[in-house]
Amino acid sequence: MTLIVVLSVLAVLVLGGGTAALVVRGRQSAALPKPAARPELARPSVVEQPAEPEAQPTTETPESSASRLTRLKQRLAGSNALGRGLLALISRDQLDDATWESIEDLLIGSDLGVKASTELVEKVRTRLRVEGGDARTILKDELVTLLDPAADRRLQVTGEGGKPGIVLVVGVNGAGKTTTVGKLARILVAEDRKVVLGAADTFRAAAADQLETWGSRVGVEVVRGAEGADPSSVAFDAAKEGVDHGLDTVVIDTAGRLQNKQGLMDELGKVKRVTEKQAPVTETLLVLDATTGQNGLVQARVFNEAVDITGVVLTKLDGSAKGGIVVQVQQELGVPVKLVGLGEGPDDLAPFSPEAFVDALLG
Ligand SMILES: Nc1nc2c(ncn2[C@@H]2O[C@H](COP(=O)(O)OP(=O)(O)OP(=O)(O)O)[C@@H](O)[C@H]2O)c(=O)[nH]1
Repeated sequence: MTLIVVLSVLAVLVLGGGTAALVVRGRQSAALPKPAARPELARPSVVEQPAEPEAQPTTETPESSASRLTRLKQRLAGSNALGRGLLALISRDQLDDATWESIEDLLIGSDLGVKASTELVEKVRTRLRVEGGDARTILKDELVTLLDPAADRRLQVTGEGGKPGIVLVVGVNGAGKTTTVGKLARILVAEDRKVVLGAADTFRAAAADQLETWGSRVGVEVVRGAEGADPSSVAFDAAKEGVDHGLDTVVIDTAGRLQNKQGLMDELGKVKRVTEKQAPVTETLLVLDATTGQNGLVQARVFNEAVDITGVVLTKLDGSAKGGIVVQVQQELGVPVKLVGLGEGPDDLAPFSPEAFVDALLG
C-alpha cells in the first residue's frame, strides 16, 4: 500500500498536467469540460494516463465507517485518561463519599460542567441505593442518557431536486477544520459518493495545498482561489462545480476565525449566503477542539448565531481526558455531535455514537 501511495505521489508529480485536469483552480471552473466528459471523481480509481505503465498510480481506498468505529473505539478505550480514572474509581469495592467526590471531580475536569456532574453522581448514587446492582452499569446508563442517544446524528450530505448536498465546515483557528474536511471526503468516497472540495480558506495558502493533498489521495477535486481571494467566491465556485456536474456532495473548508471578530463572523454569513445562490447548505459543521474546554461553548454560541450550526465535530478526543463538552454543547445549542476526531491518521474520524463512546470509556 505504501508503495502504491508513493507511486501515486510520484506519478502525480510527473504527470502534472494530467492531474491538473482534476484540480479546479478558483474561477476557472467555467472552463471545465462538460459533465459527460468528466471522469468519475469520487470513487477510488486509477488516475488517467500514467507516464510509465509500471508506475500506474492508484488512489487510496478509505476505510468504511463501520470498521473505523470499532478501531477507533479501541483507540479511545486504550488512551482515554477519563475512562481509566472513572473505571478505577467506580470499580472499587467500597464506594464511599470520598470516592463519589473523586468521580465528580473527574467529570467536572472533563468539561461536563459542575451542575451536570453533580446531578449525574446524585442520580447514580440514588439508583444504586434504590435498585442495587452494578455501579458501573448504572453510571454507563446515565452517561448515555446525558449524551442524548435519540438525537439524529445523520450527516445531511445530499441535496434535493438533483442538487448536491453542501457541507460548510467552520470553526476557530487550529480546531482541525481542514483535516476534518479531508477525512470527511474519505468517508464520503468510502460510501461511493461523488465529491468536490472547496478551499474557501483563502487566508492561508497552505490550507488549500493541504486540502489538495487530501483530495488527490482519494481522487477528489479541489476548487481553490488565489491567495486572499474572496472566500465567498471560492465557495460559490465549488458549489457550482457540484451543481454543474451532478455531484453528490460539496464540502467547503473555511478559514479559522475567532468568534470575537465580528467582521470575520459576518464574512462567514456571507460565505453561506453566496453559496446558497447555487444550492442550499444542507449541513453546517462546527469543528471544536475537545481540549479547549469551556471556550468551546462560547465558540459554539457565536458560530451558531452567524451560520446556524447543524452538527458538531469534536476533534482531538484521542488521548484527552476531556470530552464532557459534548454534553454542554448539545444541551446549549440543541445540536448533536455528529463526528469525532480520534487521531491524525487519514481515517481517524468516526460517526459519534453515545453508546460506543461510553462503552469505550467504561468498557
Ligand atoms: N490528535 C489529533 N490531532 C488532530 C485531530 N484533528 C486535527 N488534528 C491536528 O490538529 C492540527 C490542526 O489541524 P488543521 O486541520 O490544520 O486545523 P484548521 O482548523 O484547519 O486550522 P486553521 O486553518 O489554521 O484554522 C493538525 O496538526 C491536525 O493534524 C484529531 O482528531 N486528533
